[in-house]
Amino acid sequence: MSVELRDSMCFGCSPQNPIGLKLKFIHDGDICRSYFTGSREHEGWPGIMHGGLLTTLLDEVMAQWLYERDIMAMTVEINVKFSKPVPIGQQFAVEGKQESKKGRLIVLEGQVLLSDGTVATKATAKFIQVKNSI
Ligand SMILES: CCCCCCCCCCCCCCCC(=O)SCCNC(=O)CCNC(=O)[C@H](O)C(C)(C)COP(=O)(O)OP(=O)(O)OC[C@H]1O[C@@H](n2cnc3c(N)ncnc32)[C@H](O)[C@@H]1OP(=O)(O)O
Repeated sequence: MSVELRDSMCFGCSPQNPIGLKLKFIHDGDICRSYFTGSREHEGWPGIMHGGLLTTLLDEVMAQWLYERDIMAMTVEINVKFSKPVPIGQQFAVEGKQESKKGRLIVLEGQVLLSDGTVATKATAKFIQVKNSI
């Protein structure tokens, strides 16, 4: 399957996915960053961001770190540690950067930062490089 960027319906980043998160990214040196403010639709426990969605956000910034560098890679594993709740209605940052690369295996790390700088969530993910057409 060959996918053109303009046709992408990526749940995380496509501007044309009606139920997507429509994330935008800032590439700041070796970090890819996005900002997000959760609303009630993104809740797990009342008033708290759903952990699965935080995982999606982390996966997405790490994938975009790679995409920005023309590295086509798919997530094969992700480990997430939720240390502090992330409140609904307050903007937070999601960051990703490369940790290591060995052959086709690329390890990235990510974090969710609350507005006061507290690290609420940490992730490590493994990506495997694939051909440019998937
Ligand atoms: C042109 C396109 C425009 C698109 C425009 C859209 C724009 C926007 C893009 C962003 C979008 C992001 C979105 C979020 C990121 C997802 O959501 S990605 C989706 C979720 N992930 C998947 O679906 C991946 C499913 N997995 C697979 O399809 C296959 O495992 C893969 C990735 C194709 C790899 O399969 P394979 O090529 O057969 O590779 P395989 O031989 O199994 O493994 C290769 C090597 O990696 C090692 N390995 C594999 N797994 C592991 C592991 N977990 N740990 C350690 N080593 C491992 C193997 O041991 C092997 O090592 P060597 O033998 O080479 O030493």
